[in-house]
Amino acid sequence: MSETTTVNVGTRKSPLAMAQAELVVKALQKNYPSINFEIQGMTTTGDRDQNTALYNFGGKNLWTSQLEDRLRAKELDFVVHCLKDMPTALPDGCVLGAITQREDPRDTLVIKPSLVEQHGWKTLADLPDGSVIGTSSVRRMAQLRKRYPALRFQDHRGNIQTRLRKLDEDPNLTAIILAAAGLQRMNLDSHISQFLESDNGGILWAVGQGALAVECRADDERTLGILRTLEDKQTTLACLAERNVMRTLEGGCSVPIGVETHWVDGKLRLRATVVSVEGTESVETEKSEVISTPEEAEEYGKRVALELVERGAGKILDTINAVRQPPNST
Ligand SMILES: NCc1[nH]cc(CCC(=O)O)c1CC(=O)O
Repeated sequence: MSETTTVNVGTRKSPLAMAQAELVVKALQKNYPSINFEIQGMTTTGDRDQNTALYNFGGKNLWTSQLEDRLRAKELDFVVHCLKDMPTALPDGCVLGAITQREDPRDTLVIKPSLVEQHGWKTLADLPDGSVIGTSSVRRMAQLRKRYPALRFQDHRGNIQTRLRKLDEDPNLTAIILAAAGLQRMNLDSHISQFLESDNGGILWAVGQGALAVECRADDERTLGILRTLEDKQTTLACLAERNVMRTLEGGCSVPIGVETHWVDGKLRLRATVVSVEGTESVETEKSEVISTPEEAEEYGKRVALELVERGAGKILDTINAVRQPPNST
């Protein structure tokens, strides 16, 4: 019998996803030098379908469900995802085996290089009225519309490299919004013009943004044991709280919920906002509490969400959900 065990690692096939899987494998390889980790990249529906509106897919998660099918079929032992792309409810038999240490969770503004050169623009505030921002995220659009009603928006898809190329080539575009984490993991952070946050005229980030999640079968004790060595406690507690804000509001990845979490003096500060698609209505809240366990983190997220509801988030979300088409209805 062979001494080496092979562990099959699944991920999407985009350059970012492959780089992320390699980061996770590299960390595990240190702890488990005799295991042979084999990365298998897979093109998912989300990668293939760049045209259908992202929210028109109903129950099935575009980026994760095909990988989860292969996980449950035991063709894969674990799957590396961006936590941000994972639904708050995992399929039966699948669990989060670990959430690793978070990269910078903020969104960033990337201004077209030729415009930076020409005008010296660096921030959202520098952009003239009518500037066109490329993004397909309703969360980013809604928050930006609220703060900068004179900006305009254009649908913008593709992997990071494609998006940067389209920014260069499309004469209509002034700038795009990308997560800092993806750019940093690909060594493309030199493109960043401004890191966005609620305190600098920017926006709040997406639930789970910047963190990697490793998913495995709930009954696979061996893999769970291996993955436990990857876990970052502060990231995990912050992300569990963020995810329960989302879960309680029953928003998928396509609703305009923004969050920010920071550990300040031993407490977890959680800011959250819900903004209408047009940016005309919004509610927000902020709390700061000592959080020590996953249960406390989830309960905390739930309370923050209920406070948003008390302030009117339910009405904003109902309006958004009412105009959505069910899948395959057209
Ligand atoms: N939906 C695409 C996606 N999913 C996760 C990231 C960024 C990396 C991360 O959050 O870990 C991105 C790209 C982006 O939003 O710019």
